[in-house]
Order: sequence, then structure tokens, then C-alpha cells
Amino acid sequence: MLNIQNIVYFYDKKNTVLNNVSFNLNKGELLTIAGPNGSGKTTLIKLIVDLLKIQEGSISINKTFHDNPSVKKEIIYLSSEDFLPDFLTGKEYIEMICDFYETPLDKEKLSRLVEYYSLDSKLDQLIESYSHGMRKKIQLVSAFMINNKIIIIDETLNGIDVEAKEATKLLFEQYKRRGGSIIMCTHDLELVEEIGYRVLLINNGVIYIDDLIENILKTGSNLTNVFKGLIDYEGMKNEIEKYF
Ligand SMILES: Nc1ncnc2c1ncn2[C@@H]1O[C@H](COP(=O)(O)OP(=O)(O)OP(=O)(O)O)[C@@H](O)[C@H]1O
Repeated sequence: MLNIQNIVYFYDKKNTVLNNVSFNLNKGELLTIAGPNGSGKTTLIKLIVDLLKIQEGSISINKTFHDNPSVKKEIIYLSSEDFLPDFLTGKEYIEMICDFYETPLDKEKLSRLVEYYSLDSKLDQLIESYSHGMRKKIQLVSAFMINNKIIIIDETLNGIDVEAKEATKLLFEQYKRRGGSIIMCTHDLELVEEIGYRVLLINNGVIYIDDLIENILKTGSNLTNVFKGLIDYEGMKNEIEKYF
């Protein structure tokens, strides 16, 4: 469905942020992207959603180049930043998203979703008054309101409460069952192990692991231990015990 081929990206010529990154996202798949701070996860996502222009390589969705306007409507991107129109109410925002994605507003669906995310009493309030978690939640509601093929989530599940997280996990399952695909960037490795099907671990702009979670867990290890290998955990531990 989504095909990423040999992506190389740099903000300045001295530092390559992504180096020959290639992978496919299949229909009905939930792919989690994890990696240390600054490893290139957000840059990769911004390239996929065409917020950054490709310098080398290609990105296509169902064989159509990703900057084609019709293909762009296949993706909804939930950014890690709270870039939401503060001057709209939550309901107006949902209406705007449905309009953009050419999906009729399903009032029944909306009332169920806002209940799961405890936003029912807030829907007519300006987004300006929303807390950090509520901003994440309204983005998740918008993603589940529309008929598109790929949801890309950058850290949006961080900062939402347990009920919202559980609702999101169940909604993800249904979304996949209907043939939708999800990319989720997160630092929450426990969440990755719990709901992720496949993980892409990026380090210094290079794909370090692209594997099914069950294959990693089968080796008797877990993602936290894999991460510790990336950061020289033993070296850091020895130093901290010696100097602090
Ligand atoms: N606009 C920019 N201009 C210059 N350098 C940038 C810019 N945005 C990101 N970078 C650099 O690119 C590298 C990758 O950043 P990116 O935000 O993609 O990492 P990340 O894996 O998403 O990090 P985090 O987990 O902290 O969100 C970092 O070294 C960062 O400083």
C-alpha cells in the first residue's frame, strides 16, 4: 500500500538525518516506529505526508506518487505538535476534517466517539480552551470519523488517559479489520509490545530493526533490552554508579 524507497534526507549537508530508508506498509497493518530522540522518526513521517520535500528516493501509495492530491486524502496525519485551529470549537474542527476528506458527518458515530474520549461536554467549546490531552483526543476522534486508508500518528497516544488509550486500541483493531493501515511513532515501548504488530526501530537515520514484535519477543528479549543495546546501557550504568 505505502512504499518507501531509498529515502535519504538532510536539513544541512553535513548531517544526513535519514540514510537509505526503505520499507513497505501493508493493508491492514499497524507499524510502530520507535527510536531514540533525534533518530529521524518525525522527519520520516513529514516526508511521507509531504510536509518535507523528498531529496532522494521515492514514496508512493498504491503506486501513485505521494504528493498527488488524490492520494493525500488517503492519509490523515496526527502531529505530535498541537497545531490545531484554536478559533474553532471541537465540533467545527471535526466538521472541517470531514469536509476535507469528503466524508458525510455521521452524528451517531461522532456522539459515540466523543463519549469514549470524554469530550461530549467539550465539543461546543473552543479548542483554545482544550488541555494537551484533549487536543490529542479530538485529533483521534477526527481520524476515526473519516473514510481514509492510512492513519499516521506521531506521539499522539502519549498524554491521553487510560480510558482513551483503551478505546484507541479497540478502534485500531476495527480500523485494521476494515483494511486500514496505521503508522504509530512512539517512545512507549510497552505500548508497542502490547498493540504493535510490526516494529521499525530507527537509529541515527538508519533502519536498525524491521521485524514482527512476536519475533523479537520469541528470542527471550524485549524492546527495552534492544534499545539498551543501542545506547550502550552498561557503559552508562557503570559511569553513573562511579560518578554520582
Ligand atoms: N527543521 C529542522 N532543521 C534542522 N534540523 C532538524 C530540523 N528538524 C529536525 N532536525 C534534526 O533532524 C534530526 C532528526 O529529528 P527528528 O525530529 O526527525 O527526530 P525524532 O526521531 O522524531 O526525535 P524525537 O524522538 O525527539 O521526536 C535531529 O538531529 C534534529 O535536530
